[in-house]
Amino acid sequence: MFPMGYAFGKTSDLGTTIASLFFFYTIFERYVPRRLRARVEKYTHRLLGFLSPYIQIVFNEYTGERLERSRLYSAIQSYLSSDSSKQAKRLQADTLLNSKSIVLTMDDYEEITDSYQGAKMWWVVGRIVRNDSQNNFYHWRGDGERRYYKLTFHKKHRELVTDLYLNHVMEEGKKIRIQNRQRRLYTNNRSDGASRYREKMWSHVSFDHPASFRTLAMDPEKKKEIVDDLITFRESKDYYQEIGKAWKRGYLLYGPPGTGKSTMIAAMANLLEYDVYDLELTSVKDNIELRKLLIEVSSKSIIVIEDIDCSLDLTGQRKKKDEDNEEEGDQEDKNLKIKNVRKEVKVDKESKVTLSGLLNFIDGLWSSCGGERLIVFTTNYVDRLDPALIRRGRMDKHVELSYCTFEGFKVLAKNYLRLDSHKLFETIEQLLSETQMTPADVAENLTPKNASRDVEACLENLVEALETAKQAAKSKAEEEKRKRSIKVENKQRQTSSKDEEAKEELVGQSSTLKN
Ligand SMILES: Nc1ncnc2c1ncn2[C@@H]1O[C@H](COP(=O)(O)OP(=O)(O)OP(=O)(O)O)[C@@H](O)[C@H]1O
Ligand SMILES: [Mg+2]
Repeated sequence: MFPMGYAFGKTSDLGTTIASLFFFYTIFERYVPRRLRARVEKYTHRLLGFLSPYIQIVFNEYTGERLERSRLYSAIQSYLSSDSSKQAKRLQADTLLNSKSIVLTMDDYEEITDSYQGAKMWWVVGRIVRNDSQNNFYHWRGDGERRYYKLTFHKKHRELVTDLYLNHVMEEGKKIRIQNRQRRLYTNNRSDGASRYREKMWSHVSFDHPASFRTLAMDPEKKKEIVDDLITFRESKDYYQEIGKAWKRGYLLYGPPGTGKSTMIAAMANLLEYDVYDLELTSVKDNIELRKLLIEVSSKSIIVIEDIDCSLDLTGQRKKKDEDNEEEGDQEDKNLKIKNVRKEVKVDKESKVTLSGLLNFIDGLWSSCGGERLIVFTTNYVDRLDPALIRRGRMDKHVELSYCTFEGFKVLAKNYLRLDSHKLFETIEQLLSETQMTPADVAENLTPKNASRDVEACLENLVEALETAKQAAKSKAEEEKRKRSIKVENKQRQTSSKDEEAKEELVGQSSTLKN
């Protein structure tokens, strides 16, 4: 056989020796059983270890007494994934736990190189085969194998590796993992009072809301300011550390229903690549439970409390306002009040979360466990909130989302109809300046109602809806004016009749005195 002959020393030519080694290696890899292969490898490495100036570190996939998957191993896997796909010849394709995309990792015994501050590192992934059928863990995994990464580097780089390189791998790996992970939308479970063992505080689903700041209809300058603020926050780990403040930021989004508050939260989560924790305060039993929920929130997340004015009993302040509104008889307010009252009943009966409990939740000591969090409140009525709750430092940024402007309309026209300009735009601009319509209503009117997606028909729809809204607002204003003048007239009549009565009484008293 050709290579065997060369290998047994018939010639000392270097090329043929390499060919022979390659041949043996192929035989070794293909025909030697895995277990034996691993053993040979082990002893060869041990022998070489005595002679070599290189240091090796092994990172096992499962660690600790409970054999949990090592975070460091996962971080290395993510860190090496991009180099693996470029350098390794044998790769494994997989979707890692909670990952939204395919991750390529190097196959067993593949080697790739990395360089850090001029130092060269070698990474190999290996596998230990166990025939431990008694061991429940391996039995459960069903493969009886444990993987590990082995890092090799020259001993002169020992300090560089232990002090800097490993941290760098961990940080970068985490970043890549976060970029690739499937983000989640959490909601808190209703407490049934009993604290069951391993009761889950939060349930989750995958978060893939398509909202983005690009498609959000609002004033472009305001939009840019918010995007800049969010990005600055995300990049400011060191800054928060320096000034000694917990790495979190509060946002208060307020405005009428349908102006994009919830949509903006989804856009924020997509921009920052954070998870969303939608906290339903009415399902939280008391302040202690609120604290427990907070502890379970991971970093890189947005904690949302929607309709904060309805979720918490802010005592007399709101009740007084409700009474005021009753007098005004505003239909929109009445609708909102129904929403509030429904929640209030629940809160009064079930939840004992107090304002001070919520304030502690936002910026008490507990809130500093785990950084990089946004807390977002939404409300339709900003003036109903206790000033303590929304003061700067707690709610750092107050954002008003309001009725649709022409700038907002242009964003919606682009999103819904792929339209930058049209002859009806001028009319729409005029009408939007004369009446109030929420972006939700504008969007609904721009949505094509049939398969032909007739742009002209959609814009005409909107013009008609705006004109109807303008007319309705005019009639409402006239009706209110009429009601007010009737009220004034009634008051004047009551006063004048009281004056008459008083006059008559005076006349009566003076005539009695004369007599
Ligand atoms: N500013 C906006 N830009 C783009 N779309 C919007 C905007 N505002 C509302 N919409 C559209 O209207 C729908 C309702 O908006 P959203 O739920 O964000 O309103 P909201 O302000 O949270 O209302 P509520 O106070 O009732 O909770 C969204 O699905 C979105 O399609
Ligand atoms: Mg909403």
